[in-house]
Amino acid sequence: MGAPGITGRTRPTKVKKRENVQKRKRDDVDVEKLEQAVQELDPKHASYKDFTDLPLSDPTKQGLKSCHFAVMTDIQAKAIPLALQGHDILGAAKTGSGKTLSFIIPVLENLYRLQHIGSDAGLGALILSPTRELAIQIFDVLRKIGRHGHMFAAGLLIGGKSLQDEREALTKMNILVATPGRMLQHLSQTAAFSIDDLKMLVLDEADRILDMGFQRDVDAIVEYLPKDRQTLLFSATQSKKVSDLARLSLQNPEYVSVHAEDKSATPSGLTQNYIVCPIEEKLDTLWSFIQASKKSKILCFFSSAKSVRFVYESFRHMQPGIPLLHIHGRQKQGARLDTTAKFSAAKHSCLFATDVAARGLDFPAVDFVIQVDCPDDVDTYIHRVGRTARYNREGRGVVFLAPSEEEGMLKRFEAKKVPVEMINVRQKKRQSIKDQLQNMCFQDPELKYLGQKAFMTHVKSIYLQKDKEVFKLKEYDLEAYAASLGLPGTPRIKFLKDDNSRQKKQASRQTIEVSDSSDAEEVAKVDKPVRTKYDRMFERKNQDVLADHYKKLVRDGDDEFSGAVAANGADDDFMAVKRRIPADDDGDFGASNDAQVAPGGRIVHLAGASQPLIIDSNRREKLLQSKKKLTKLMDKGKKLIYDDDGNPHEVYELQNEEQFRAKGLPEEQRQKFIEAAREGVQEADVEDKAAAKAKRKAKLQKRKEKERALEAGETGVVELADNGEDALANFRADAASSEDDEVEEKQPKKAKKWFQSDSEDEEKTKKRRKKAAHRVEEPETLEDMEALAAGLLG
Ligand SMILES: Nc1ncnc2c1ncn2[C@@H]1O[C@H](COP(=O)(O)OP(=O)(O)OP(=O)(O)O)[C@@H](O)[C@H]1O
Repeated sequence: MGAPGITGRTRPTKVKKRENVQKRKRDDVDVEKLEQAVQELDPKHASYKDFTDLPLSDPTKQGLKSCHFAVMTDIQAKAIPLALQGHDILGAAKTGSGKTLSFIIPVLENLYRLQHIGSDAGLGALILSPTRELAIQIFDVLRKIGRHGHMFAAGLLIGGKSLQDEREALTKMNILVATPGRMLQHLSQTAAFSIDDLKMLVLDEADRILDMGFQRDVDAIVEYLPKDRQTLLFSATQSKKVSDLARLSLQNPEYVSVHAEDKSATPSGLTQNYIVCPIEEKLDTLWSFIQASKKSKILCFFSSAKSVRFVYESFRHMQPGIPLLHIHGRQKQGARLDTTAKFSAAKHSCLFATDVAARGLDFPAVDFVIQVDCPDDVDTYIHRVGRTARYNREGRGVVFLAPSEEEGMLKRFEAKKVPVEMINVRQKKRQSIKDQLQNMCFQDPELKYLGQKAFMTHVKSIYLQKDKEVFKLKEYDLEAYAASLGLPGTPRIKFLKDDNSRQKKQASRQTIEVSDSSDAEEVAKVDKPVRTKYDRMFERKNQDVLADHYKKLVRDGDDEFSGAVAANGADDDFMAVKRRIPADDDGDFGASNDAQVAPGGRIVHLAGASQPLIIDSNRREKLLQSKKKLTKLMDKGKKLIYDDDGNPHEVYELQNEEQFRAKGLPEEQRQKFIEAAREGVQEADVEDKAAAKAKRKAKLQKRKEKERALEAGETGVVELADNGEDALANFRADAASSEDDEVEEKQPKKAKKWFQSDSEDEEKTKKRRKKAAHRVEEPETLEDMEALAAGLLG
């Protein structure tokens, strides 16, 4: 089996062709026999235990052997025979029970028996996975089993490469492992990608696909696929959404639910415990646990990426003596893959993770799964804890429950058949790291900022939880929790009783308000704790960071939080960010498209302004009364150029890519542009110089004429006065023109030629004096003015 960029053969083509023909002949015989044997299987009555009990092709047998897979797991023993016979399957089995092989083997075998091989055959099987990591893992299993003689071309379609590169490889594939989003993108955009002959669709971790909001994508993908296909759907937990999906995409499915009758919904090799731990003691407990388990492989789950980062960064500084890793959805794909590879290979390590690592990932030999933050629901718990005790191995899960979460969670565990027993933490062994964290936050504003973010997102995530019987925010001691993170004070979070009080208060950029209609009575206000002088000093030192932090919180709209709202389908308006500032805002008042307005506020649309204004404070109200300020918000207008046909164009119009490319290579275009610009500048320079010269000449001419006129005894003043016009005005005009002349006269001085003789200079000076003698002196004093006026009138 080949994958893009993986196959590379050096044997001569003729030999290869001959071998292929021989192989095909062998395969034809093999295929017929296999088909017959498959039809003779009796999955409903007979029981199959080993892989060798099934009629499988030689390459698949080889692959299984090389991976040392001999005995089938329950789900494999039941699902594979049915799937080989072409039935649609809805498969449910516990985590780590071997669901992956339950679909990989039928995919390989069914396509093999159909001889759906080679680039002409097109896509035969599509396997959809919710995350890239899981897709990679599935692809890896497919490769391991299929590389011993299968001739399929298989590919991984998870994004991260250019669409064009993927497009070229896609059309040649027989089997694809893909994430839904990327697959849909290609189905809608890649014309040459034909799936008309698709034989099998697999949906792995179907519940996760739906939880992650891929329902629409999957529905759309299914629309593209031929109706006459086989569909296999696997999931570790069952939900209504999964059965809805099954109803829509499967035809007369066989339900294969191997652990439905089990006493426990979790693997038998798994020991499950919980400890009652107030949130403010979580980090102390976690640290002490890690200290006591340095020779283990530990996976710790948190509710948000911010918490993961904060705990990772702070614990790293404290040198725990075990390699630490962290993974969350905000990391780049490369970093995530790197981390999964490192943790898989590690013998002793501790990985801090969000639920991105909760489902499907098969890390070998994890000793402990610690759920530091209480999971959203029991299904999430099962997926998280399922990262240990996989395939008949032993493992241990510990979930930290706050006292207020205990009762509700235990009820839910019981209802879903999850046996969790309480254990106590040995108080003697518990170390407090509060002082260390406080010290680190004091020294490192970045860490403090992270801690504040972690605090905010965690509190918000508790608040957004749907299950209010388990998550009761007022029961948590948030001040103590903030202190346990090493924060100098509790970041302010206000829960408002009603919208009216919100209207009255001036919006503060450092305040995020959360209101919950269902919890209206639970008015909790976390105010600043009593501060010592030390605390104040502490805060002052990092003032900028604190302010910045809150600004960022408001600016970002906290992506993670909004993600959680979307994912939970929770009411958007039970938390309102009072003022969301556009990213490029520098203090103005424009409302971005997604702006939210606090209750009591309003949006005003100004004629001539591109953005509406949010008016939700007195200051903004005043703004409406100031024309000067409003004009600043108006659009500046646009300069347009009209062509010969009278069509308006912008001064600079962007070409589209095709037009740009049609003109030649970018470097050539650049050179041409520079050349044309240079020529333009040179031409303009010549013209400018000529114009300046002409102007100088004209002025010189004018001056000479004036001088000549003066010599002839003419004065403008007298002439005009004689005409009965305002003599003073003309006086002024004359004075002004004489100033002009002075400027003109000064010019030759500046530009005095080095060969000009002193006698020429003298002559000019004489002329100037003569001219000055004829000029009327400007009156300087009141007496001068009176004398002048008298003279003129007389
Ligand atoms: N027949 C088998 N014999 C031995 N090991 C097996 C067998 N089948 C699967 N395994 C191993 O068991 C582990 C779990 O398998 P797999 O990842 O398929 O579980 P899963 O049911 O998909 O789990 P999850 O629901 O958590 O994704 C893997 O390490 C796999 O190699």
